Amino acid sequence: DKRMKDIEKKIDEYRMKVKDSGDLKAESGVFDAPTLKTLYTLASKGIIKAMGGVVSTGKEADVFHALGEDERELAIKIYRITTSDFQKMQDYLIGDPRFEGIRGTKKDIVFAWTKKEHRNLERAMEVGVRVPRPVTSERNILVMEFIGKDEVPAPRLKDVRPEDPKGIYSKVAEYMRLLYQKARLVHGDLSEYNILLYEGEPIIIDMGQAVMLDHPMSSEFLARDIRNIVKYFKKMGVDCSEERLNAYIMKK
Ligand SMILES: N#C/C(=C\c1ccncc1)C(=O)NCc1ccccc1
Repeated sequence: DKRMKDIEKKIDEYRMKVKDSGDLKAESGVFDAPTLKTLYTLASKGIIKAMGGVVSTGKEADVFHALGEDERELAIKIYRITTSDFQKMQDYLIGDPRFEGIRGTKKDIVFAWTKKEHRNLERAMEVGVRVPRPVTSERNILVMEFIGKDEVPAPRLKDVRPEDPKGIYSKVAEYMRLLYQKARLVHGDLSEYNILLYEGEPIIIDMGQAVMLDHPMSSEFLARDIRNIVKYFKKMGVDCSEERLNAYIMKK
């Protein structure tokens, strides 16, 4: 619809405004020297006992399985320092009062971004939103609880058909409301791609781009999150609408 098109356009403009000119090279692998050094630091602190295989890969980061203290399963998210779309990151950080004044090299931006995802996960947890529990973050590496079993990650909503879509929808709607009302955060990239389904429960992941309500684009990001969620759950046969979800999230 018209309104959404305007919002999408505005977000793209906002992104294009500072986007790198060159296309991102799909360089493979994140294990450059600084990253290996950081992994070594985490291992020597006993946080990571053994690294496992790749859980998922993206433009900005790769997620690996690992074993931590007491053989606990961990997810290790490693942000690429070279190919990360740091202009987009910088763009999101600029609007965030928590990271005012962050400038400088790609490294600084990626490190601030990693710290931001860690903080956002903590804030989400504090207000009762189910996310992977963050363990620590060091430079471009975020260590968190692994959602899955025996190295097999929980599936993303886009890959499975929930048995109880209505129940999952109401849980996701409640989490969006808690993020907005209590954590003063908008996820900013919420969709069936960033919700895991584990033991019948939805788990929100990828909070790196989440913005505070006073970010200049927070209402556009919220509208897009709402659009994505309603679109998916309508397909699952849930009776929902953007207006009702918006009212539920914003209602005091
Ligand atoms: N966090 C996280 C993720 C999975 C996960 C699984 C099990 N336990 C915790 C997290 C994940 O795939 N995120 C998607 C993604 C985004 C950007 C780059 C790579 C991957």
